[in-house]
Amino acid sequence: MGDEDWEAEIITPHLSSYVPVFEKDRYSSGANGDTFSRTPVPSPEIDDGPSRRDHFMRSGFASGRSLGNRDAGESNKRESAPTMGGFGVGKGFGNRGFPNNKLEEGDSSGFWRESNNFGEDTSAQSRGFSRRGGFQDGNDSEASAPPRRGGRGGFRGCRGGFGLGSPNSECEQDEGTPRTAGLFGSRRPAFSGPGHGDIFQSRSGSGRGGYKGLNEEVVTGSGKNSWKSGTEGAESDDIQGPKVTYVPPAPPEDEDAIFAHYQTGINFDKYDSILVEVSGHDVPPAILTFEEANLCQTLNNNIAKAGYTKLTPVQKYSIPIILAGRDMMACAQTGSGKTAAFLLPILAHMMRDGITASRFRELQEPECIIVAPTRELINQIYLEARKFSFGTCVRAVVIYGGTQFGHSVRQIIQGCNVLCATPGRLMDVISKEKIGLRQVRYLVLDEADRMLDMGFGPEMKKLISCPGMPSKEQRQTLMFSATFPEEIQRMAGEFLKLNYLFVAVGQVGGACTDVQQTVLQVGQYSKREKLVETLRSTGDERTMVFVETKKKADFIATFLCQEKISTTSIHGDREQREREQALGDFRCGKCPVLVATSVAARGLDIENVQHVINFDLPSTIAEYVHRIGRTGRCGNTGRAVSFFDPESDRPLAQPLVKVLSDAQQDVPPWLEEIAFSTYVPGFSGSSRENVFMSVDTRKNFHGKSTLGTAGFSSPQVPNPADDESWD
Ligand SMILES: Nc1ncnc2c1ncn2[C@@H]1O[C@H](COP(=O)(O)OP(=O)(O)OP(=O)(O)O)[C@@H](O)[C@H]1O
Repeated sequence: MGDEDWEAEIITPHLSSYVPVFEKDRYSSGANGDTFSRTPVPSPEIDDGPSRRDHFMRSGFASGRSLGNRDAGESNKRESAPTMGGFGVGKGFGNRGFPNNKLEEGDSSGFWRESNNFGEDTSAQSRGFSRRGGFQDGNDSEASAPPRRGGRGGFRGCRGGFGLGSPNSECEQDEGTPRTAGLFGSRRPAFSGPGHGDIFQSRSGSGRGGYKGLNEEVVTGSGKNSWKSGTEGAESDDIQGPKVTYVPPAPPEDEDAIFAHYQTGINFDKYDSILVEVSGHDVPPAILTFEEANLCQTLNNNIAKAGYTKLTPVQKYSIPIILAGRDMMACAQTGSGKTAAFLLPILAHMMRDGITASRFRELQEPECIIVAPTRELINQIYLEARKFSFGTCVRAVVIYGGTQFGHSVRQIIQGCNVLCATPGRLMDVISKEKIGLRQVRYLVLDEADRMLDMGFGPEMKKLISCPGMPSKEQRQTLMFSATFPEEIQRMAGEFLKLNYLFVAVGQVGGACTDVQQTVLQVGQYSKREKLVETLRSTGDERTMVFVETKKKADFIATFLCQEKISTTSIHGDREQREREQALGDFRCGKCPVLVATSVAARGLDIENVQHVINFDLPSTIAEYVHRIGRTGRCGNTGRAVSFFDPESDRPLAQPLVKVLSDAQQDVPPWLEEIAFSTYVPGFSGSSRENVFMSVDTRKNFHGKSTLGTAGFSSPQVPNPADDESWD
């Protein structure tokens, strides 16, 4: 089937009746001890073959067997089917078969409404039966509950087939309001034809309300109570909808695992020459060494065990600012150590203030709340918090969507000083009175621009107006990201004290200069061929391939497996267990290629990712910066290759040229030409996405800044009375 046929397949609706079935996979060990093949297996006769790759290949796709028209009942008799890395998570194979060894993508367009790329829907419970087949997790204590709201019955893989014709079907997006492209809008239509697979419909009259932002954590609301409503219903008991039963495995407890880290790269020392600008008044001087931070011995030990010997620029500036009790917004390039920049001073404060050890209690009152937009990222932050608080009485806890609510509660009630949470789950535990906010002294928004955009912004506003939440004067609010569009900076003021400091490390919104960026002009029908060619030329390098939609992620992952490239996928339609398995397989190198939607664009810190491929370019330049930042981290070098399709990517040409040239990368003449032809006077990113503000937005008015390199703190700028109006 040629590319054009493939596209035709995408836009042609098919009724799905094929249900993939699964078999135990002796190669992979599941998180909960149960092991499953991550591929749909057409029949028990197909052998596993000698290698994992072969296994992938033989599992249905390379076998030459038609998988179509499989009886759903057969699937039902089989074992649970929780994982299927890289393949269509049950949404594309219905009623089709795979003649000629070729995969056809059948997304059942028109039935299952795929979100656009900026609308990753990850709320498992919000999807009803479309996501949750008739299996039970090994740890599923609740799975036998009767189906609710459309039921959990049915079968994995039937996503496409259900929901037809019913506007209230669970197969429709379970959201009260249309998703948006976040603050910035999108160059792609919010509602588009099925060819892009990014249409969605809001449920009208479902009463759950909610919204969906860029790429994570659907938040739904029951509308019962203005501050509670945001997520109630997402995973609470009092709402309709299938329960999420996944209990993530506990992370390893041994010290070696806790402190495992990768090496800083050859460019780590070059960080010292990056220009840093701090704006605001009374800027505490930067520190040059960990010793200057005067942290307690246990923290210093943990820093040493983590392999940190030298501060990164954002740490040099942020640590003293946070230790001085100031609010701040910090913008520093991807992979430059922002997580430790906020964790270390917060933990130091907690230790200094003599925090009381957590005790078992039904209602916990953490001193610190950290929120991040994706489940995998918040988990990563939690692991960092656990590492740095090792051997102290500070207890960090992580809770996130897609996991059993009871599990989150069990984690919390054992004690909680630092709560790491995704917004939906956080609001849920607050509304269930498992978390009280009275003791909150530190509120951290990681990926803050994302946390404040139209996707999560309303939820964050609810959080700060929850009963008990100390006012901004009484708490310390910290925001971190590699991108800070101007409009978001303005909005952030609501959360921060007036005298907050803005730390800009290098170019705000700029790409990491350790990533070698290449942009290739590739039309959509040539992309797959180019992808295979690129991957073959890079051998076994760990590569993240970003695509625009969830269904395309599955499709491309399957396609690559067909091409004998061991691949898995991560996106918001996958069960949380599958997502974690996919990430684990990628991290350990079992699957060196990870196809992902924007859900994996931010924050993920994975060792040895040498290569990022933008199979589809994102709709915003900020997203581009975050995506390519999955490589070239912590002084290591990396490469990013982007397929620019002039048909659809023109609006990105101008900001792309700017990002490339700011990072001293070659700008292809054809790209410059396109950028020139789409020239917008006064451009600085896009009219609504000015990620290139080189300074604190307040500075345009009255702010003062302190400029220095990461190696030296410049003298403080005096605080003239006539410049006081902003603080
Ligand atoms: N001072 C340091 N010395 C050595 N390694 C460090 C130091 N600070 C951070 N790291 C390591 O660098 C890596 C990247 O850090 P981190 O994930 O905090 O980056 P980030 O700036 O938050 O990136 P992103 O913008 O993508 O979220 C991590 O593996 C972290 O452990």
